[in-house]
Amino acid sequence: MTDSPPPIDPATTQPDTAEKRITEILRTEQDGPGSNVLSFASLENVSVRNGHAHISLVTSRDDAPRIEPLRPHVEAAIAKLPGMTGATISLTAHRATTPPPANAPQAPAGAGHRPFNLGEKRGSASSRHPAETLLPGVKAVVAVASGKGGVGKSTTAVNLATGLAKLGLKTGLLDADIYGPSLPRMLGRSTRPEVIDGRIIPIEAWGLTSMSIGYLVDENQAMIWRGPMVMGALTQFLGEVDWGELDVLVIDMPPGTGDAQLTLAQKLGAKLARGGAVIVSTPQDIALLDARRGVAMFERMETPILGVVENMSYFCCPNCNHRTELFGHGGAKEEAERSGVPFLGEIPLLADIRASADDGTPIILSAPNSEAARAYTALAGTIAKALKDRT
Ligand SMILES: Nc1ncnc2c1ncn2[C@@H]1O[C@H](COP(=O)(O)OP(=O)(O)OP(=O)(O)O)[C@@H](O)[C@H]1O
Repeated sequence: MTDSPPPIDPATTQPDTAEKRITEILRTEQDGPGSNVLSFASLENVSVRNGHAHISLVTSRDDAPRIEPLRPHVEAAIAKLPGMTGATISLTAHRATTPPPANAPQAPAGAGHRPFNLGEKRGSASSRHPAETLLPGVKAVVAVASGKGGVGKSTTAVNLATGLAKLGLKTGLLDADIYGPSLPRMLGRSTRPEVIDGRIIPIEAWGLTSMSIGYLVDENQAMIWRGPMVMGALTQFLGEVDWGELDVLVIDMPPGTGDAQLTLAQKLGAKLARGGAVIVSTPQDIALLDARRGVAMFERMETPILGVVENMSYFCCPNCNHRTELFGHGGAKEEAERSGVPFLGEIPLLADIRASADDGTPIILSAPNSEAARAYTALAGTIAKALKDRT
């Protein structure tokens, strides 16, 4: 056996510190060369609760027996980490890595169908899917982004995508907001995607094909994922989902302007060049400042900016029609002008927009004659025109 990894400081029960050390142990050779757990399995999840680590590994049926003898050593090594009391490793075995013998009985009809699990293939998702092979049937990508969370990016992405589909464009919607997946709720779907012949089948909803991490893991699980796991999941969504032929894939980007956003923009460079970025902001100064960062990031990546949308722009009282500008008004338009990018319009703050999202039907469909639906329809029309001009 090799030595345990170096001790960690007393703040060991912090999930990310402990998780890092646990991952190091999984990578450590246990019984001679080639005996580290992660050479036989991919890591699906690590969580630490009250000092006990729960580790989920995904492996093949062939490799599972190789992990079994290593499991007690690894669990014991993890339990020795300061602040830890024990560890449980659960293994999920999915598919044989070797082809069945020629005389093996035929698989029953439908055996190619099975539920999808993240990280089930060997090797990193990025190495399996170089950027130029991603989204082969997709003509253009529209990234809906915001400098900060909570400004209504997902609501805008869902209604924009539905609006584009209503206009007759074959449209997909990808929820890349790994830490806060809201698509299943907003589309009213919770089905687990299936894999058919190695391709992940997206979930149909409201005339769209859609994919979200929320269809696969519960929200709290994704919250503790580290950067590489997030990028691995996103790359699987771009490289292994059977999006088919799409005029446009709308991507609900993670909020902010960090590594995940940059990497996505890099990977999707060519498809984004035929679409572009829509930046969502509220009229508040702080949101506008972040929106400016968003514009700057996409400009650095040479992604075309389709424009800026002002969400929660004004509140229109449903009883007396009085218009109140709760967060100020017009800031996003000024910001767009200052940055030299188009202003795409204002979406009012309306309780019905939230209620519709919570009910799982985009308001553009549930109340097509509402002020909100008109605003989203106008937005979809502007984007459809921009896409037509680009392709
Ligand atoms: N124009 C609007 N009027 C009323 N409620 C809205 C409006 N836009 C969004 N909301 C509500 O605000 C909340 C946040 O919206 P949403 O999830 O779309 O934001 P987000 O920017 O994607 O957030 P996050 O980055 O945290 O995922 C939701 O409850 C949504 O229903």
